[in-house]
Amino acid sequence: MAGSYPEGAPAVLADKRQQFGSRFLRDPARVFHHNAWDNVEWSEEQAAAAERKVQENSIQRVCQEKQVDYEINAHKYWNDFYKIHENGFFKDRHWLFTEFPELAPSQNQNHLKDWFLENKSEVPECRNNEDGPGLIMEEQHKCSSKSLEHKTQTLPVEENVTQKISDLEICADEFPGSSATYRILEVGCGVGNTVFPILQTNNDPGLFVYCCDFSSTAIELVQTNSEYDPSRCFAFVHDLCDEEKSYPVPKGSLDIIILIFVLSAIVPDKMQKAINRLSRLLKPGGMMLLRDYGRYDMAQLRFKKGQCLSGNFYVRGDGTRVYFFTQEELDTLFTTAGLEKVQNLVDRRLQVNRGKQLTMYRVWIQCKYCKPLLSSTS
Ligand SMILES: C[S@@+](CC[C@H](N)C(=O)[O-])C[C@H]1O[C@@H](n2cnc3c(N)ncnc32)[C@H](O)[C@@H]1O
Repeated sequence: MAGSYPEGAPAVLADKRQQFGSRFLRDPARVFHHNAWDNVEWSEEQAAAAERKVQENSIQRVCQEKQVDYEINAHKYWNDFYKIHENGFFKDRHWLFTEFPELAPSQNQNHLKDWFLENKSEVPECRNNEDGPGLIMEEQHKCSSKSLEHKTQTLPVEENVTQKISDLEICADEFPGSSATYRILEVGCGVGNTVFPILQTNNDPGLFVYCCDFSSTAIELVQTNSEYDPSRCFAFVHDLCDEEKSYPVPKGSLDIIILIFVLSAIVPDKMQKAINRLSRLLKPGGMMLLRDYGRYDMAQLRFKKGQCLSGNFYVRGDGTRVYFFTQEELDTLFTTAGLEKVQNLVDRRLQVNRGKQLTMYRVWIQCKYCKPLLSSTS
């Protein structure tokens, strides 16, 4: 199972994935022969140097007044970001379906294979850069300035009955996509670079996709996109840290929740509650999928003194913030929310700018956590 690979191991070898996980740098002299290398091993010296860099850039913290401003006005900073970049910033990511086949489970595998073959010719090898907001994000927005192994838990009878009654009440309500049979929610969807590929690729007539972001500018861009189809999709403004506001779907109604480079954008002390609330929305057997920044990613090492908010949490020049996770931290967040690990891997990639002869070490973490079939936290 992919999830049981230790940190740094070539997890992708266990997958069918070929596009991104198969180019290994065995001869350092060939580093500039390709745009990217997979599963790069870090030497002890490299890891120690990264740690030193982080210590240096974390010494001086942003003052309290500014920290409060970044928190209160977080959505405004992202609105400004999207006003400048509209939908030209984060690229569409069709790699999603090799990494997260759960997003289109009923797709005929051959159809997907054909799809990738067709699209491969259009996509040069630098497509690897799309694995994260990546190259551009790491420049701190300079341009602007498996099969699941479900475990059954037994609930006390009384709790079980109460749960069933509340489920019935919820089911009675009409909500967008209430008649759907497969529901996906993307949180922090930005301008829809994940949502639109899902709608294009997953032709299941029972599919309904929800997507939210606290940037009203981003949501407007989703809603006005010519591919936005309200009969298959519902985009709404929502702050995942807002404890007062509920999501427009009942508890236990979602099959998949996907978080792509969004958890890292929120203040660390609000992460657990945000994940707990999302976890309640999952059906038993439902999955939470995440891809986000890993500790010592190049983007973290590039921060200058004075941009650190708290440990491993930074503010970019445009006021947007970013946290760099370890696998263990993410495991704690998800398991505390009552979910079980299916996958938690680190993707270390060496990206190369051949023109400028630059090497960039990227670190991303990818997780899949599943809600047990009977959960005491639902
Ligand atoms: C790095 S971008 C990623 C966007 C999108 N997931 C993608 O991969 O293209 C982070 C996104 O998270 C959104 N975001 C940040 N904090 C949020 C919050 N508290 N609630 C909802 N969305 C948030 C931002 O507006 C932004 O669209």
